[in-house]
Amino acid sequence: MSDAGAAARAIDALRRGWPVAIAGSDGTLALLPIETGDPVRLAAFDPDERAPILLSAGRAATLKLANQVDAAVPDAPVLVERASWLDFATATALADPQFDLRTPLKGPFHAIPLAAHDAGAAALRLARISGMLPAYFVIPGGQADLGITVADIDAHEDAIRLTIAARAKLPVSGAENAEIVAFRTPESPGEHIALLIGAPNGQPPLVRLHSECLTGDVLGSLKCDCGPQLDAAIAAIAASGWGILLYLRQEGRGIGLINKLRAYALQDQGFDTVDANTRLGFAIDARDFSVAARMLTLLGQRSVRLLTNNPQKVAQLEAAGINVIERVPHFLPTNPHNERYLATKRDRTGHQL
Ligand SMILES: Nc1nc2c(ncn2[C@@H]2O[C@H](COP(=O)(O)OP(=O)(O)OP(=O)(O)O)[C@@H](O)[C@H]2O)c(=O)[nH]1
Ligand SMILES: [Zn+2]
Repeated sequence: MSDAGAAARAIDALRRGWPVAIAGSDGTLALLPIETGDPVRLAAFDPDERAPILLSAGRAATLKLANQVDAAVPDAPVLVERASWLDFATATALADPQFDLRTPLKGPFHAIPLAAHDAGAAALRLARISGMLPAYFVIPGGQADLGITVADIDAHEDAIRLTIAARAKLPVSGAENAEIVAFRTPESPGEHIALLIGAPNGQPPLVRLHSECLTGDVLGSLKCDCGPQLDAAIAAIAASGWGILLYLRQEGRGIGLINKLRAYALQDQGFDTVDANTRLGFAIDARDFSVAARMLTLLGQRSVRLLTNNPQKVAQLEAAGINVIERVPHFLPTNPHNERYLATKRDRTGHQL
C-alpha cells in the first residue's frame, strides 16, 4: 500500500535537514540532504565518513564527473565516491552551482556505480518536489527514522488525488463574469486554481494552462513573459465567449521558487535558462500537465482549444485523455530583458514562436 502522507512527512523532514530512507525496486538508500544538513548531522548520519554523494547526471556533467554516465538523462542518479578529504564544505560546493565559477573545486572525484537506481532517481525527484538542491549524502542499504517507498512519492504526485475544495464568483478586471474553483490534495500545500470565464456555449472552451511565476505574475518581472501572458489569456478567453484559465502551482517549471531564483543567479553569470537548470541538476522542464487534465476532467471538459506556444502542453494533455482540437498561439511582444529567454525557448525547448 502506498502512502502519500509518508511522502509529505519526508518532504518536511528533508527541509529540516533530517535523514530519510527511500526503498525502491532495486534497493534502499538512507539519505541526508546536503542543502539543509550540516557537519554535526553528517557525523551522526555517517560516523565512518564513508557515505558517497548522490547527484543528478546533469550536475555531474557540469562538474565533468560524468564521463561514465549519460548526461542526456538529467534525472539519472550519479554517486560520487567519498574520499577522506571530501568534507561537508566540499560536498556543498558539489551540490550548489552558485560558486562554480569562483571557487576551484578540489578533486579528483570519482563517479561510482549506483545499484539502487530507482531509489536514487526518486531521491532526486523528492528534492525537486521539496524545492531543494538535488544532492545528498547516501548510505546504500541504510535505514532512517523515517522510511518511505518510491510508490509513496508516486502517490503523492498522482493528480487523481485532486478534488474540488471550493468555488465562488470572482469578477476580475479582465473578465467580470468569472468563477474561481480551487483544487487540492490532502498533502500538497499549493492549491491549484481554475478561473471559469464567460458562459458555456456548447463549444469546447478556450483554455490556458498558466504555470505559477511569482516574479512575473505578482512583481511584474521583465525577465519572462508570464505576467503579460496571464493578462492576455484572460482577455482572449473573455473575448472568445467562454473558457478556462488554469493557474497551476508549478513555479519555476516545477523546480520551485528558490531553485528558480538560483537559476536566475546563474543567468546573471551568463548561462541561459536551459543550462542554468542543468547546472542545478534539474530537467529543463519538470512540469507534469496531467494535473491540468485532471482539473479539466473534474470541470467536465474533455475537449479544448489550447492557448499555448508549447507543444509539450498539447502532447501531455492529449496523453492524459484531453482532446486538444486546436492550438491557439499565445505570443506577446518582447522587451530587452526577455529577448534572450524567449529566443532560448524557441531554439532549445521547441516553443513555436
Ligand atoms: N526554471 C526556470 N523557470 C522559469 C524561468 N523563467 C520562467 N520560468 C517559469 O516558467 C514557467 C512558465 O513557462 P513558460 O516556459 O514561460 O511558458 P510555457 O508555459 O512553457 O509555454 P507557453 O504556453 O507557450 O507560454 C513558470 O512556472 C515560470 O516560473 C527560468 O529561467 N528558469
Ligand atoms: Zn515568468
